[in-house]
Amino acid sequence: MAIVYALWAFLLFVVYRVAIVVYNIWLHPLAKYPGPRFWAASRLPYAISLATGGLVHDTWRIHEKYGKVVRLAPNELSFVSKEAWHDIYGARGRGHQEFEKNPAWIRRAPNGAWSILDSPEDVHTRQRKIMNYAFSSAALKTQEPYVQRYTSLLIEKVREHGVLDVKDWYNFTTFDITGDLTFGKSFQCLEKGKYHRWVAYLFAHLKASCLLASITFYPSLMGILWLVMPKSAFNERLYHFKKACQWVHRRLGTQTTRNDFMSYISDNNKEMTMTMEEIEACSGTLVIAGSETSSTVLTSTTLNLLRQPDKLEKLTHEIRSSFEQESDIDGVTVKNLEYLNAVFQENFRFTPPVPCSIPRVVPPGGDTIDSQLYPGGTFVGLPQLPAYRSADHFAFPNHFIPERWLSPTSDLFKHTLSDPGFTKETFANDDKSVVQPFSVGPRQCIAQNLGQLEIRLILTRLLWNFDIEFASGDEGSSEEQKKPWTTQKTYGLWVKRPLKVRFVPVHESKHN
Ligand code: HEM
Repeated sequence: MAIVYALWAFLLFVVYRVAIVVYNIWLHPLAKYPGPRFWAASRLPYAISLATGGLVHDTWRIHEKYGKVVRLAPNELSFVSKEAWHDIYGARGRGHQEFEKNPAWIRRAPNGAWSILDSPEDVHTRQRKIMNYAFSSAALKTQEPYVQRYTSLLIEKVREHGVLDVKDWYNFTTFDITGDLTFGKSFQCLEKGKYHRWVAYLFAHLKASCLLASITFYPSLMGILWLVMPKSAFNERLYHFKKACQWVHRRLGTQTTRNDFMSYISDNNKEMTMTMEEIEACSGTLVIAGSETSSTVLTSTTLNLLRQPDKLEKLTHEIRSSFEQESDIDGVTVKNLEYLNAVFQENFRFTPPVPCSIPRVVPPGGDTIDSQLYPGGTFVGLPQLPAYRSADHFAFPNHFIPERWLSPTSDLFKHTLSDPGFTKETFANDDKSVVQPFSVGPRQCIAQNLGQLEIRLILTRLLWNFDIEFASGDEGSSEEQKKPWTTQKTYGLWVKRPLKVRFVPVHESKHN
């Protein structure tokens, strides 16, 4: 008898699942949007793609095949138009609520507080008001010496070693900078030539956090996960958070004239607009958001330039002919390097540091995106890589061509050997405003000026001091390391391959 009941239960379950699949594919309010049937039928293909590091590539492939608005899961759509940037992430004013962050992706810090990256709208507005002080133009001026100091240390280390894996050494530099600005102490990654345990944890758990997000879609599996998860994983997370709290308290308890993130936050938080728990929760976010992104830009730019030596030569020439001496390279002068700016703009387009979409939810009652109405509760987002590689937006989308960002009347608007032929008209219809590496709206990157300062100063000073090439032979970059950037997996962020580079010191005569 028990077997008969079990069979009936199984049959009912199968019928129920089939009914859901039929509903999702043909009757769901999003049924009219294009995309692969499998993905429309259930959340499973999306979850597997996310958990195996392929979501950005799959999304890109799906957009290429099905168009500007595609369905990635029963209740999820992906957009690549510039209008979608504004409608999903922007502040739309009267009559529109914020598209809140997708709950599958956010969680409170271990102390129960929200960090700025995840906080609901009202908490976010309060936190952002205080944190904005740390990223004003006045604050930026006081932060430049930190960037310069750690860049000098990087250069010293490059001279010492000659060949370096820049993937690691750019990480060491940016984590040391943000660590110092947040906690009042460097992680000493550059000095010691290795990752601090606190920093290493972040990279080790990138994959785990995507696995967690993919399992969030299946609440029943969540319970099993907590049961099988080794205790050490919980302990490590706790160690990580406790350490950040200790450092915040030590920094805030120190009398000092330093101008760092914490001094701006505490000087402007006399009425405790931000609670101490929120400051603790935001401290880790500042280091993570502020380090990995900048170092990824530097690594991908280095790779893209090494893969097209004619572009590298053009940039190196600009840098070495623009300054009398290294000390002239500062936050103001680097802004004037026309080709450098074009290289970074093209790098943001070609290999965006945040390649995937940052998922949001259409508010209750529904709202429009690109003039179309979508039901409340729909998960939506704009993935940067597919948007920037679309032939609808750019001529030669899969070529790295910094010149597209220059005025056709510029002396630098000339093609080099590695380019497909182009004329003054070729890029006239490029939809440049679709490229928003720092996102848009009230939650756009709070520190984009600091990020820009870091990448410009570090690359400019390196190319002032060194000729660079792929390391080879025993020291070297294997063919694997010379592959296009987009052959790497993504777990929210890029899982970067090592990139071994040989740095050859430049003789004085090469300047000017
Ligand atoms: C080239 C470098 C950088 C890029 C491409 C970048 C990109 C981004 C993006 C796309 C967001 C939006 C995230 C979201 O909506 O969830 C963001 C937010 C944020 N970024 Fe950056 N970022 C960079 C550098 C930095 C630096 C240097 C810092 C600080 C030291 C920083 C701190 C933050 C913070 C705190 C947020 C959250 C802002 C909020 O929610 O109000 N970023 N960044």
